[in-house]
Amino acid sequence: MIAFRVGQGFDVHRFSAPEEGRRLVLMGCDIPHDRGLAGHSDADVMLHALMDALLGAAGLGDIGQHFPDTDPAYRGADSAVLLARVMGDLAERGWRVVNADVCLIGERPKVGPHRERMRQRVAPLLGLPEEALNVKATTTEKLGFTGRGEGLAAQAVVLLQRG
Ligand SMILES: Nc1ccn([C@@H]2O[C@H](COP(=O)(O)O)[C@@H](O)[C@H]2O)c(=O)n1
Ligand SMILES: C[C@@]1(CO)OP(=O)(O)OP(=O)(O)OC[C@H]1O
Repeated sequence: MIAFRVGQGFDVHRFSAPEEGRRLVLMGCDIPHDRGLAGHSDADVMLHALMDALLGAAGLGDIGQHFPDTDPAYRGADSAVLLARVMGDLAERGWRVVNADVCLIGERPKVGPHRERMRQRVAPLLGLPEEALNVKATTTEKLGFTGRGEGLAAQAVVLLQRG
């Protein structure tokens, strides 16, 4: 019998100070920017939202459960590697991804110039053709913490199929 499951994910990371010299990593891509996001891992807020959506659809909890931020093993972790592990967990249970839609929430950086590179980087990790992975962004019209440039948020929705 064919089964479908939908999942959603949401994550927030604050920007670190420029002098901390952190890279900005979004969808597994280095993005030129004057500051990076703070986090125990590489703080890839878009991949974190995507992983939470995948885990949610499969009924497998959330990334904090799978990759605790108290575990030194995940200090500076490459979120693309963590995503590959999540995909392995899903495959073991017979799930495949039908499509995914990831939204960055913030004023800067603009996603537009990096959208295709992000799709090319992440679609193969999901086992998807690029057209089945949508990458988008919105500002919050300068309102709130994202509007003040204090951090970035991301949302993701995925559909899984089994059978
Ligand atoms: N970080 C961002 C934010 C927005 N965009 C693009 O701009 C469009 C308009 O944004 P609004 O918040 O005014 O709706 C949006 O649809 C994106 O195409 C972006 O690339 N990066
Ligand atoms: C992947 C992890 C690993 O520490 O990354 P963090 O950088 O701590 O990011 P957060 O989204 O706060 O929590 C998820 C963690 O599991």
